[in-house]
Amino acid sequence: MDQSIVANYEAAKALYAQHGIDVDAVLEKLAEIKISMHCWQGDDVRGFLNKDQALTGGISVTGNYPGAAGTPAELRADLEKAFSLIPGKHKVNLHAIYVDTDEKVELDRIEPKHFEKWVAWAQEQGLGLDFNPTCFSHEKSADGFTLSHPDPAIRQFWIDHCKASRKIGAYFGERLGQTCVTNVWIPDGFKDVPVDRLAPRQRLKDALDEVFAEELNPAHNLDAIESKLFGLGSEAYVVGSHEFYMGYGIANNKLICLDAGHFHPTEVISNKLSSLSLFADGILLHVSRPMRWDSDHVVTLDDELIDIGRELVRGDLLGKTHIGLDFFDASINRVAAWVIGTRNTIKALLRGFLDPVEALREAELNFDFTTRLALQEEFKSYPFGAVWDYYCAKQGVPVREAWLAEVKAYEQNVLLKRGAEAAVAKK
Ligand SMILES: C[C@H](O)[C@H](O)[C@@H](O)C(=O)CO
Ligand SMILES: [Mn+2]
Repeated sequence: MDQSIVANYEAAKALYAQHGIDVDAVLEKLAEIKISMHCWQGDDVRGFLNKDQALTGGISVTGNYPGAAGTPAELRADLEKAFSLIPGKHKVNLHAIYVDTDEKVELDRIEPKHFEKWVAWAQEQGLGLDFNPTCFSHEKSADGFTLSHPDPAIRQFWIDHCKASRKIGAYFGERLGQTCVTNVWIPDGFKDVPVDRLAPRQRLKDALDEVFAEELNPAHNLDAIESKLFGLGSEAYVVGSHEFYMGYGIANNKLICLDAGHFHPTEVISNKLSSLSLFADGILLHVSRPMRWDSDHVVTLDDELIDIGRELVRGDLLGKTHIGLDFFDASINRVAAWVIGTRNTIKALLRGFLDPVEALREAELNFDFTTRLALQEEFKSYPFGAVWDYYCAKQGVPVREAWLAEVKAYEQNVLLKRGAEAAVAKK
């Protein structure tokens, strides 16, 4: 390891030690935390089931940066590249549309065998897998309704899809020896003010009861449910609102998923974690960055991300919180998007661990808000970067922006050739 990295680390360690922070122990804890990196950043949420199907469900990807993955093998190669630049061992979050099979299979009939190649790859890479039913980008979701659709036949199709998805999740968990989180998000909602707000929610509740009726081994699969305030085309009303899923999740022991972009613009999920932790069995995060709306920008190390890290560490919530990412930006290199967002999420956790929490708590309990503010502000210029650099070097990944050159080389050697190869094949 570069001696200047070690020297800077030792100096930083001594400073933090003055506040009782054991930085070596912090780095050991940090290495245990898994981030679930979402596969859908790699191909603009297209998947491989119906590749020509437009993205629907009130979410949108903008940009036309070249090099999107077009096959499962390409997507896995891109994920591998990204993981080689991110410290730690993590998970991949798959959506049902990312089946890897030559069989023409419908969503309500998917089985573990359609994901076998993903499992073999995850095993080889030492990664865990998470899963999501895909209740959008499909002709049966064209009305904007799935599990709460008024037509029982359409509803049943989506119920069967979600049931099949849970079984795949349980299979992932069993095969990989790491619990899979299967997260249900549905787009159902109305563009304009509805007459009946209750009936769709009653239908959704009944449908979820059917989806979750079968008990699965919680060591293999945990169910999560994700609310949303509004989507494109569901501005007036979303069936699966926050209150709906808070109620459902607490009553039925499901993980409640908080997506950073699914609330009112001034509402932050960092302020929800402590409350939720007192009542919910577990929490799933979709770390995202809303810009004026649920725009799913790549997460930066902004105040909210740092606060999320702090809350997880200070509240000792890492044991019951599963950290997933959810952003999709097609205007920049997609591998870089993963690397930036995932490294930032880990940095935020590290920042949380490096706060002088005991001293801050004591100041607060003594109503000494002067000390609280002074310490918080001074710690902003503590040498967190030296600790981060050492962590990256120790984990065998590039230090600072050195990863960017690797992504640029991968872009030249792999990503930019994809379009050209396809064009040659067409001729
Ligand atoms: C593709 C994801 O499932 C999707 O982004 C969902 O989690 C969501 O956040 C929709 O806004
Ligand atoms: Mn989400």
